[in-house]
Amino acid sequence: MARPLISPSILSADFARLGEEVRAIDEAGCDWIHVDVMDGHYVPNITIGPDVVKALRPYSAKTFDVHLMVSPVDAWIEPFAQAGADMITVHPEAGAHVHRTVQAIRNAGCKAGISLNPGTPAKMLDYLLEEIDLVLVMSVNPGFGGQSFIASQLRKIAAIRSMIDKGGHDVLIEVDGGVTPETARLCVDAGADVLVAGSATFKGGPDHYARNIAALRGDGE
Ligand SMILES: O=C(CO)[C@H](O)[C@H](O)COP(=O)(O)O
Ligand SMILES: [Fe+2]
Repeated sequence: MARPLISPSILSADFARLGEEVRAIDEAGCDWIHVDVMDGHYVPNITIGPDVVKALRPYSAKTFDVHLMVSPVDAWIEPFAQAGADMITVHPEAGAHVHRTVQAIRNAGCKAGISLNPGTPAKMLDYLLEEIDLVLVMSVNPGFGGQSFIASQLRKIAAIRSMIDKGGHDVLIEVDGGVTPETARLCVDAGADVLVAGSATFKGGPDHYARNIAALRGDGE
């Protein structure tokens, strides 16, 4: 299969040793570091804020791929950009004016992503593909790691792939939720460029990270 970029979600890392975990996945060969930010309001879970991102920044020079599941979202863009985010991805339902929000992300010096929940149609991206660098297709409902992949999202990935290719847009497709070596292959075949994986990366502890990442990428196939 085509080689996807792998962005391990640190939601499944050992939170008591987060800096070491970020260094370990970096050394194990990941491409990006996926940071899930949850506010207990937009999603029913609370995770980490910009101070933690700032504290983690010295542990890896790789792309910090920050997935904001917070509402209202606009006030959090600048703090996460200042903390060291490279890519900031938002949900269109989490603010009143998503077009303005993605412009604010780019004005803050970051790449901009839009995330579509399983029930949100690809059509939402009309008029936005010119303004963004990434579409994050949620293949679980946001809020928790360790959920099962929702297969209907493969059709959405394929639809977005064709929108991007037809329009000649320079936009990556990332898939997040329930990604395993098996579902990874389906996502890449449907047109995904980047795969987020929490449980499947951190399974088995640090000695397994390199092997887990290689399996997700399809190395050796
Ligand atoms: O955004 C997320 C949840 O809202 C996480 O990135 C996602 O669930 C990753 O965890 P796993 O790979 O274990 O499914
Ligand atoms: Fe995520």
